[in-house]
Amino acid sequence: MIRIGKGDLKMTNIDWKEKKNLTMLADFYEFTMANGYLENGMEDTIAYFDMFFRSIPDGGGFAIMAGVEQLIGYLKNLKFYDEDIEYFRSKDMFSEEFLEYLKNFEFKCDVWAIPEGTPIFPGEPIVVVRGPIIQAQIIETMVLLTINHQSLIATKSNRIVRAAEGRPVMEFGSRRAQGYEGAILGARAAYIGGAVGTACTIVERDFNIPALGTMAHSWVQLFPTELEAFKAYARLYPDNCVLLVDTYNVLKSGVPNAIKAFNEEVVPRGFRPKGIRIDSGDIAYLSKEARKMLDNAGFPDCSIVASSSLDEYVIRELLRQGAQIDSFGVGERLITARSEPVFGGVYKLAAVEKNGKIIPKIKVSENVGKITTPGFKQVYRLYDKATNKAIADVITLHEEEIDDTKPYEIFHPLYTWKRKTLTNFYAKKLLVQLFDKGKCIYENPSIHEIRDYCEQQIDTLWDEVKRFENPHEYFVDLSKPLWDIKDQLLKEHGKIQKNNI
Ligand SMILES: Nc1ncnc2c1ncn2[C@@H]1O[C@H](COP(=O)(O)OP(=O)(O)OP(=O)(O)O)[C@@H](O)[C@H]1O
Ligand SMILES: O=P(O)(O)OC[C@H]1O[C@H](OP(=O)(O)OP(=O)(O)O)[C@H](O)[C@@H]1O
Ligand SMILES: O=C(O)c1cccnc1
Repeated sequence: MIRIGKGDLKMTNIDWKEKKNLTMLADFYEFTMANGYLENGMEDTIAYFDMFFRSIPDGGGFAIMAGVEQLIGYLKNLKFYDEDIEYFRSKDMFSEEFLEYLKNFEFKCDVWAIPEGTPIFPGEPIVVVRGPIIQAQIIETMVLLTINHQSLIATKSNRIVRAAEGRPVMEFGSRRAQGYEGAILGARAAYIGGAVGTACTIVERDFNIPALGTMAHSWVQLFPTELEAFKAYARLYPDNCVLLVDTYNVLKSGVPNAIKAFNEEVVPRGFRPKGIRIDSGDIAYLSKEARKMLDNAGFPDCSIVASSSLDEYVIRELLRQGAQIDSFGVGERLITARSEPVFGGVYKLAAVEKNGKIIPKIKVSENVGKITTPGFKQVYRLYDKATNKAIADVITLHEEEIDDTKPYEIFHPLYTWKRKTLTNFYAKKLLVQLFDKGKCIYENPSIHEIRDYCEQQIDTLWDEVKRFENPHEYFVDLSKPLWDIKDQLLKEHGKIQKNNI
């Protein structure tokens, strides 16, 4: 694969992502409700919202948190402009008092989130917002949009990366992404999930994620012959030469011409050829034949890059067939998460404060999976001290401490007879505070730190959770105090949990 250019870029921080004001990117109902909260004298009511998701895309065993940096950028820039106020006024349905509130809007919420790159599981709060109801309400759409999109792509990217079994995966999808933020932030998320870089130039400029690439068919078509095209490219970039060999015929002309170009333009200049790219046909067969040809020509170190509508399933299948591929370029199926393009994160009210006291709130449903977990919460991940593997996540009340020096009993929140006492374990809080009364108190790690952290954290999951088929369902339990609150509220609403403790 090719690193474009040689410099180790410092981030130029053109920072469109930080400075952009997206305050009006909210569903209209957020504003009609916000106006109503004010009309009802509820503007000072403190509310608690949780973002959580219900199922893992592609039947996977875990997802990956991403998008926190962009969420922070959005929250830092919340502000209503005069045009926004005029727009609301023109709707003739918002009170002047509400418009005044928007004009003087100052973000006052506390926000917690699970850091980017962390494996996350259904049902646990991944973002928690506490603050005046109007504010906590109107940010719903962007909280969800930002985290849903990047978590979806980071999760998909990681599946593809794992299928590639250590071979580098390049993100090639900008041209088929859903819009420019889909491309740019999708590439960012793909990198968090383990892609080695992206074909997208702006992503290197703005995020310092390596821009990588080869050449297009147009280059080969533009020259009178394939050989001339290859030689011209090799002359220009002898140290970085990856040739696209499938424009006419991979084995009859593409690979032989690539070998000629390497011999005539790369080796004499004192370099080794980097690779060839195969972008169509039976990639397993073609790669095996190409490998033999390159080896016989004295280029065993010349890589074979494959692309063409790849995803984790095709990659796994290619490797099963013994394909001789050293790295993958993956576009449309990664950047659009084509096989399951929705990360169904939701934002639900979990509590309100009355006279300084937290009153937990629940949303009941006939569908057990849709019943929310009430209260102001924290999430702990419990790790086995002997193996450093993650055993379970436990959702607790926010102020609850898990004392990992003492035995701790975990139990299934529905099938409560399923229980286990942990002894040799340590506990880590997952939710970290991003904003304190509207002030950002969190420093974003660098994108490279996030990517490394992601890899490290995935290492703490058992292989059973990571397998593609019927992965083991990782435990997400409730602490006893939290379970009691949920049970109590369910009883009040005429529902009972499966088993009383
Ligand atoms: N050996 C293989 N086993 C399984 N899938 C493969 C194999 N080789 C290629 N594929 C996949 O099969 C699909 C073939 O797509 P398609 O029908 O567009 O063929 P193509 O050769 O890329 O065509 P085109 O010449 O039009 O680009 C792609 O998703 C590709 O990744
Ligand atoms: O298939 P994807 O996973 O989306 O990977 C990206 C695709 O984009 C390019 O094709 P395109 O036909 O757009 O341009 P090209 O002329 O460079 O091949 C490239 O050759 C890949 O086939
Ligand atoms: O550089 C490449 O090879 C590339 C870039 C975008 C899409 N497909 C391939």
